[in-house]
Amino acid sequence: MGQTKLNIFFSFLFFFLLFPFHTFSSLPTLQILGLQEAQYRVVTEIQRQTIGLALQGKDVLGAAKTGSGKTLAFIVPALELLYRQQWTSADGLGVLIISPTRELAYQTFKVLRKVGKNHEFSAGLIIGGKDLKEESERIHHINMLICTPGRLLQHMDETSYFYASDLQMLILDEADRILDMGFADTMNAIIENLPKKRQTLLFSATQTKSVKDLARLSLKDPEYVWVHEKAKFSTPATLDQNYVVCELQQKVNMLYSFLRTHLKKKSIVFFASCKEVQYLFRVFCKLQPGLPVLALHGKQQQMKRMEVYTCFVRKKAAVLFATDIAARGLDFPAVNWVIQFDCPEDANTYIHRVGRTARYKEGGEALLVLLPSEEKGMVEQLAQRKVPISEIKINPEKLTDIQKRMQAFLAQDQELKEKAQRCFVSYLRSVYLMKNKEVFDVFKLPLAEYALSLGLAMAPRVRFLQRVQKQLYVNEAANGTDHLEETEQNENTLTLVNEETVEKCGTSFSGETSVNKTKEKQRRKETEECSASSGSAEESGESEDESKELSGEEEKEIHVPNRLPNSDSMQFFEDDDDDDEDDTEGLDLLTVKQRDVFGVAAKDNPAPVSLVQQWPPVQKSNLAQGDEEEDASGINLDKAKEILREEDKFDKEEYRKKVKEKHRVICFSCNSLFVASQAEEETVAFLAHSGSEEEFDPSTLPDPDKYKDSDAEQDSESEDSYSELEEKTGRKRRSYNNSVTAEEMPLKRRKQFSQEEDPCLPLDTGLSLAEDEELVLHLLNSHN
Ligand SMILES: Nc1ncnc2c1ncn2[C@@H]1O[C@H](COP(=O)(O)OP(=O)(O)OP(=O)(O)O)[C@@H](O)[C@H]1O
Repeated sequence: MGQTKLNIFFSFLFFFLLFPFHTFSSLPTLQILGLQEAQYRVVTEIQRQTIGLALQGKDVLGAAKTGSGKTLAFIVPALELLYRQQWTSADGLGVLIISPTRELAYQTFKVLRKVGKNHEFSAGLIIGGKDLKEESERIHHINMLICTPGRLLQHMDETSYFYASDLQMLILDEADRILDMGFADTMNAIIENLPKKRQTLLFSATQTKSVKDLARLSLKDPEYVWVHEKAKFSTPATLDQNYVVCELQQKVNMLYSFLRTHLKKKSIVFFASCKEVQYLFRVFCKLQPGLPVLALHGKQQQMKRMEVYTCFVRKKAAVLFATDIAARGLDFPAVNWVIQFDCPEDANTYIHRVGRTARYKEGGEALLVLLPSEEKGMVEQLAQRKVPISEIKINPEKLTDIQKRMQAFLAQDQELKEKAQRCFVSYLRSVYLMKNKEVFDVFKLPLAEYALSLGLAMAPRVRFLQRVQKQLYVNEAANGTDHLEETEQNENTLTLVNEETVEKCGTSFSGETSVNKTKEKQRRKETEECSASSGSAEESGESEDESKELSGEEEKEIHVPNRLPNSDSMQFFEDDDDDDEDDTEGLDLLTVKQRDVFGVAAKDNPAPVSLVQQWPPVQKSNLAQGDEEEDASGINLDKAKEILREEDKFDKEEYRKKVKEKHRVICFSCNSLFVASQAEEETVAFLAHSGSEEEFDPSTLPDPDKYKDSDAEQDSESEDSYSELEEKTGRKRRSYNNSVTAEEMPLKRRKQFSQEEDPCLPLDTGLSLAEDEELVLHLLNSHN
């Protein structure tokens, strides 16, 4: 055996010294087959420059633009290394790949299974969530492990069987992101546990100082391969990049108008916070823009995230609303547009976000939406990072105003209104937390107008901002500076609403006045698909902490006198029928763009002001509060009655929520069993036995954190019907084909169900008899 290994090693050495690495067909191994079947033939530049070096046993720090093929640049040498050493399962862990996010780890696992299908090694995906003990029992069989840092360190600390002492190769993918996410200490601890004599490869599209520090720590005499170091631009040449300057209160209209004119495209829209994604996803589903809408964010259960991920991969035309969890490394095929609805934290984040399009020789377009206050700082940063971006203007005539429709939705749906309020607060918080204060200034934001643009009649009070302002005020008073006046003014923008500006905002755009029925029907059909595909997750309520946060942040709303345009004002605006369906209509936007005649500015687009209705209907707390605030003497009987009526409504709502909560608890007990059984599923694959890609069910990926504390997802699950639950369970069962313990799992699950769900046991709901009856009726209805 030793002699064979030596022979293989020398033949490789000879081969790579003689031939530079240009095509995969020069690989003298089984890998060629896997690569060819996966349609990989010609190497990319980063692959050409790094695979040869890695095969010579060198440490490599590789950087190249997004979508340039870095994944294969480390998977190919990893497989080759184990192959030429004739690695077997008895040899234990040979290759360790660390990824910053679960999605990216899963994606890498998929590529490994595809390319390495002719090899005999076992590969494992460890991204947290499973029972540590069970994982521990399997982990020592794994030859190639793909993992996220936290869980890996836990195994290193707690799993006695886990040996990394023979590790041959360590790979750090998106190394800067690993560090950005606060894993620096974890990484140091992991590296300390690894043998010194090993090969290390480190890859990222952006190089930061911290990556260089990590490289100094973990790499030995590395070869630096920075493929595009001298390139004129740091983003792909096939990517067309533009930005628009847009007032905060017009951004939602702009997004809707954009989607309506790009119905046949696949787009990703990046937002600053989960709650923005949650709210706008729900609203856009209701608005039925005419293409499927999906949402991906960190508050979803891992299973849901994977479902959405797979669904978006398969879609030809769709829009994905996402947070930055989708910004790194994810390889969605054929994405036409990346829209950055909220300004990215910095140029690096910008580069990774736009990198979701224009991948591997494909074209793509990117649109960055900037507030006037963000423009200067961000554009300068991008120029410094060699990002070629130009300004375009929005054509106000092509904008559709959806504010009234959103207001109507919120008037009918209290839950949606709460989501809107959370969206409002969380956006402000995200801006406040941004480090670069030259770009992000929360005190410059037009809060009342922004609230209106989300469909809210009142700007929720944002306590953290008020605290900050107070603090500023105190500090400045102490310093005796002249800024008191300014601060006072700012405070006014936070707490009071300038009627004039609201007027302007409320009448800047009109709603659609008529909608062609056939087109509307078509739109509905297409959007229904979106609800079916991702609605279940999003239909969920918020997690407890969110609700608390809301009550904390928004216990009091500021009344915003809303003014809506009268019908006269509507004629100034375009009926969105005109640009329905036909994607070529989008050209109008594009040609307009080329002619540089976009341009949205409320100031430039005055509309007649007319107050036609008060919206939305009064709310319990506001009336009562308003009453308190007015500090009027005597009792206003009419008002008191009104308040009582509202309170009654409120109490009913509370009761409904209580029943719903009980329902959720019961369903959750079923779901946790289901989820727990999912968590037991195998994420280990013997590469040689890997079937088609489809055989691996992404929904098997566990997520312990979420099902411990995410009410949102529990809710979403609770809305699934029982039959759907069964169907899912069946689906999982089929997916055991690849797993090591294929037979065990269903048995285990059945056992759990039978133990924990004895239908004969009375269920103590903690409610009164009447409440119980109502609950049963509710359950029966939802079951039907
Ligand atoms: N040699 C090749 N031939 C054909 N396609 C390739 C080749 N290498 C990579 N690709 C394809 O290019 C796309 C981008 O590859 P990959 O995801 O590895 O890029 P990346 O550089 O890691 O991007 P990011 O920086 O965004 O993570 C993938 O769809 C992949 O299948």
